[in-house]
Amino acid sequence: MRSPPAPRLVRVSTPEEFREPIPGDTADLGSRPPLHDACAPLRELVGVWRGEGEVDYPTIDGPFRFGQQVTVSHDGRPFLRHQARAWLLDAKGAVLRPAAWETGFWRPGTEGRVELLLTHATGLVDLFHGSAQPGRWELETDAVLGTPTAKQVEAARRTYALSEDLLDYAESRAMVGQPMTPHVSARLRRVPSGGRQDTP
Ligand code: HEM
Repeated sequence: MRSPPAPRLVRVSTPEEFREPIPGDTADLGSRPPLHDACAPLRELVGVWRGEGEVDYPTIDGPFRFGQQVTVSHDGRPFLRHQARAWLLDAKGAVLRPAAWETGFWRPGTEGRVELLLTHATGLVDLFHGSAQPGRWELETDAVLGTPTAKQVEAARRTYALSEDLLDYAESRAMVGQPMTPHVSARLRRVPSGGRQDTP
């Protein structure tokens, strides 16, 4: 049997060569490329959002305050990229430590449906589907998968509601033996001029 051809190695040494040879994504609707028409039901989510929320659950010693930044960007194709990092705050608002980190994609569906795939640093993957109405997105999980070391999570519901430049969201989860119960809620504010992300 013939062996596959050896991969051609690309030499990368200067900062210019480290750049990916394709345009990066942008969280700024004013910059190019234009948003794909299929993303119209998700258009208002594109941007950088920063704010504060509260986390609690029957099994934890909460409630706790947290801060969060969410970036929703696109590269002109019919999906959005979603990245969110959170940090715990003390009662006075000082940063205590990093908290939840999730990354994924929003995908427009048909007839006002949307899909959201999220990977969590804690070994969990959510497959959400739901509805998109102007300024409101309601999602629930079709499936939650976990690695062998992840905590047990059965299902989740997440709602985003936009009012002017404020994005409120709330999430409930059925996990660690509890029924569907609120876990986090937050109010995020649009950060002006989101701009281009990782790559040029
Ligand atoms: C802004 C988002 C979130 C914040 C700030 C947050 C914060 C917390 C905190 C502070 C705890 C208590 C334990 C600890 O200190 O780590 C906790 C527990 C937990 N969270 Fe979250 N969380 C967030 C989102 C999520 C998401 C998206 C999931 C699932 C994908 C999740 C699943 C869990 C689980 C399974 C526990 C453990 C409960 C237990 O064992 O009693 N959390 N979370």
